[in-house]
Amino acid sequence: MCYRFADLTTACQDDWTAYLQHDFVRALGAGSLDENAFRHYLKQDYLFLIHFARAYALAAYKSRTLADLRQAHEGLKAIVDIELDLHVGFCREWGISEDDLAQLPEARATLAYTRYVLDTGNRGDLLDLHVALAPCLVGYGEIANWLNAQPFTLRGEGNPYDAWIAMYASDEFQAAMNAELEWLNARLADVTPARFAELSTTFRDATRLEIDFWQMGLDQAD
Ligand SMILES: Cc1ncc(CN)c(N)n1
Repeated sequence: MCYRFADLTTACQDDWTAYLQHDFVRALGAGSLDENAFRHYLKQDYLFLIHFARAYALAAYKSRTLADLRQAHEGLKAIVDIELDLHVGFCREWGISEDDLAQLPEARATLAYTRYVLDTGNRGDLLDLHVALAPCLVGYGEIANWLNAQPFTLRGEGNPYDAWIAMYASDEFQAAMNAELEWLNARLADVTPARFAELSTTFRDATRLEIDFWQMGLDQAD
């Protein structure tokens, strides 16, 4: 059996769909999301992105080949140079200063997801780590594409969240997503069914933690 990334999403289809099409995502697309929920999400996502940059640094540390090192470097660059830069700018526009960001308390959903990924990477190998990271990079790219295809999505100035959708639909982010998909497809092609079952569990867990992250934003939970 020659596995591919799509087999990971198929193995947890209900969770994957619940993540991509969460109420938070739908409200972002329609421009109807509660602004305080978005602010809460932005703050926690700042903390999330810092830990995810650390996870890509861990992927670099665990890389044994130049190709793997380059892939980890691409992921780190996508987070630090694209997302975090834009994110700090979004936060400023939404009234959250860099000083505020530096003093944020971490919500339980942020703590659970980020530490799960770091722990998976620490105890497993490079493929375990990339599979735990995949719902993040691939999921947000797919969410932007899904939103762009929905009739309820409002693009342009009428939607206060348009810049957020544009970031994940951007050529740069989509290129990072496609590079990750290519890397995963190449590595998944020769895993055994038993190994695939292990990786599917990791992917499903990380996807569920993404669902919890959206819900944390919607509920403004700490
Ligand atoms: C929680 C979460 N997941 C994914 C992404 C996209 N890197 C993000 N910014 N935040």
